[in-house]
Amino acid sequence: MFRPLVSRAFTSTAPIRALSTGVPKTSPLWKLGRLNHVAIAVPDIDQSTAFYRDLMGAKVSEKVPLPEHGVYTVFVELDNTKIELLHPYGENSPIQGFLNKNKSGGIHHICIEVDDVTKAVNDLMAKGIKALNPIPKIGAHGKPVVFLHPKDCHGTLVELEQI
Ligand SMILES: CC[C@H](C(=O)O)C(=O)SCCNC(=O)CCNC(=O)[C@H](O)C(C)(C)COP(=O)(O)OP(=O)(O)OC[C@H]1O[C@@H](n2cnc3c(N)ncnc32)[C@H](O)[C@@H]1OP(=O)(O)O
Ligand SMILES: [Co+2]
Repeated sequence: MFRPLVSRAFTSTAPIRALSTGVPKTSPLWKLGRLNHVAIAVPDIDQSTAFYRDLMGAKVSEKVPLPEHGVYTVFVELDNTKIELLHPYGENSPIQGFLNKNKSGGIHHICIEVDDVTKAVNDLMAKGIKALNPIPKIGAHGKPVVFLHPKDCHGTLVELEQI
């Protein structure tokens, strides 16, 4: 006897699993804030700065060398966040490897503000997330920052900056 080919979904009696309510399971000890910046590694930071300033009409910062981080940075001001243009500074830049793999550049990391970066990184390390610098360093804005390994953040290098 020919049985209509009906997808099991219509015949299954299993209860439709309720979508997770999305209630955060983060620790009440610290809190995520705004997106502070999206960082783009660029092969030519002067050209990229000119693009955002001259073609896009954005306000841009001076090019600032951060030897302790092995980068030059330029911040592009947007209404609700910033773009951080990054170019290697010196021999051991942590972003040289990224540019070797991505010759035209690309999105390198995101930076999220937190109210307490030490509590955040200790809590996340206790949950098995690898911090690239467990001890916060002072970042481009003169605030403590930590970086979380992209392999533990579902493919994105995440920077946390204490506001
Ligand atoms: C702090 C000043 C300023 C600020 O905003 O205040 C800055 O943001 S400075 C930014 C520059 N500093 C950093 O990025 C510090 C943290 N970064 C690192 O330590 C490295 O970049 C690291 C460890 C994330 C990657 O180093 P490296 O490229 O040498 O590692 P691998 O090539 O072995 O990569 C391992 C694995 O990770 C993937 N990967 C690498 N970089 C990224 C990335 N930016 N986003 C996503 N995934 C990344 C890479 O593809 C490898 O994956 P696999 O599948 O194993 O191939
Ligand atoms: Co950054």
